[in-house]
Amino acid sequence: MEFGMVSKDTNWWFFTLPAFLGSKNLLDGYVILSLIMAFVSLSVLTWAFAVGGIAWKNGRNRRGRVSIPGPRGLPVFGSLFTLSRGLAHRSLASMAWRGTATQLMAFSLGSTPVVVASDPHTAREILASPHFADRPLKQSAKSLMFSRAIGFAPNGTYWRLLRRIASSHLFAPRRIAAHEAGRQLDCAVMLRSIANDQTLHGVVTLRKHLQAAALNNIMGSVFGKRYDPAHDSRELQELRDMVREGFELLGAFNWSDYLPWLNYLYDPFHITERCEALVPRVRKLVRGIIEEHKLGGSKNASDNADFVDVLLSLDGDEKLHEHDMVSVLWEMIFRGTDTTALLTEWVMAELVLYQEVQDKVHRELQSAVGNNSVTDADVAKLPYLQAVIKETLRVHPPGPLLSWARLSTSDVKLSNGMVIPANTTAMVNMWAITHDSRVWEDPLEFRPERFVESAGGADLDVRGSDLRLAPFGAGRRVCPGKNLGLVTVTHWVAKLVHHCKWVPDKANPIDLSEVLKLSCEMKHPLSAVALPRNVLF
Ligand code: HEM
Repeated sequence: MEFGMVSKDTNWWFFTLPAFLGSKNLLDGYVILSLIMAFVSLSVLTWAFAVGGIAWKNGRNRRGRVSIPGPRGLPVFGSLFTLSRGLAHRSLASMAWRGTATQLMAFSLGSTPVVVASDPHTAREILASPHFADRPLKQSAKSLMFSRAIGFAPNGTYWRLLRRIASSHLFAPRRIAAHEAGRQLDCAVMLRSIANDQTLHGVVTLRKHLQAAALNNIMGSVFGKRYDPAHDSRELQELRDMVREGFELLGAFNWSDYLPWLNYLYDPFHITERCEALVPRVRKLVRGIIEEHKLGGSKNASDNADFVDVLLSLDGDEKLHEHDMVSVLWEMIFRGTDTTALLTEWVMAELVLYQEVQDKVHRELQSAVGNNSVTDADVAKLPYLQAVIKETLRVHPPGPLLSWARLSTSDVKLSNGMVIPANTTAMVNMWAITHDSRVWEDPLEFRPERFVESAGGADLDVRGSDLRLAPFGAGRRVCPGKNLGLVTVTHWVAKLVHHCKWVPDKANPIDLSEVLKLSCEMKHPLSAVALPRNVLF
């Protein structure tokens, strides 16, 4: 078949001759057609010889002792159609398993060469390598100012400074502990609005309550500002709209990230325009809050200070320009709201589905705190609840793939003999690893018991040291918010189960279908009946 293509290809120049000869007798249309055919023929020829697709031409996948296998995809587009729709983590997992390319698979997204690791060993080598400490920058991330925030800033002095500031002032364990009162407050407000919903409608759609609590929680610790829907409805609505728009823009699959020429012809989601419209709104809101802090004059870096105060109190080399502060603060709101809310929704969906697991969590809570209010200190002593959170992270990792790609800054040789060339986008398919029967026994079963002491899984740390389950990534660019995220989600689940028995809503049975946006969420929001238990707030 390849021979057929080659012989067809050798004729392409014939059609372009009139253009080069400058014939006046032939129609312009014919010239254009000839050029198109020449382009198509060249692309087909290049593609036909490139394992991994067009972006892997010239033997890029064969630089090591062992070559990197992978699908060709389509000429010009590579595997863009496979990844642009549906559940990319599942499609890539099937491709890797089918093509025995679990260790590493090469493919093309238009002109971008990509590798994906679907086994823990290769994943560790990539994530831990200093040559993978950069991230590819999407057009929307750049337009939305994220190139000056932690997640997309290139590896270097500025990025290290931001990580240092964030880990000592926002994510340090003593700071997380100091903000417990705020978490308790947000949770109490959430429980009350859930109780109201239940009384009014007989069922609760949990997502909106979780999103509101997550937004207030992050606004509290980052901006020192909590919103009361009754009084601050306009600013709160504006903030919600901005976060939603930002999620859509950053999560949208933008074809011109991979086919740059398309930018001039086709922008179906109007990404550029929408980013341009959003940025001034973000600047206005965040700058307004920074000004309020400056006027308030309370610039200190104590543990219970908010992050704006901390940033304003920095001096010398650590001092950030105001536009960088806006980017950093905007990113925190952005990252902190989505992930915690959607992970809690997945946990609660599994608990409604598996009533026996929910009962076990409740019994554990009762024996630890009785009818008293649950604190962070209590939560840390609940091994079965921790196991439920780990099992949910395994079955539904919130960032299964795309939100945390890395970029190689030089050729990287792996221990299996493969070489990943410089400027390759690298992904780790955490979903494939956590659903691989060679890594996990009965991977499709939701079984928290695998993480309890008697099963030997209690010590598995999900924060990046064991790549069999690393939903927060690993290495230098591991999620800095992992402790805050885990404390918040565990606290919420404990309170939700302690206060209510959650049973299925018969009109809307639980559906665990996924939708992959910026994170992987439940396609159909969880709806359940929350039967109150008698406990203290
Ligand atoms: C359930 C909660 C969360 C999950 C599952 C999660 C997951 C992730 C993942 C997978 C990465 C990429 C890591 C890598 O490349 O190795 C990441 C990065 C990041 N996350 Fe989280 N995250 C969560 C909560 C948070 C929270 C609460 C914040 C902040 C308020 C946050 C801030 C960040 C930032 C700033 C980065 C970029 C780090 C860098 O590039 O240096 N995350 N997160």
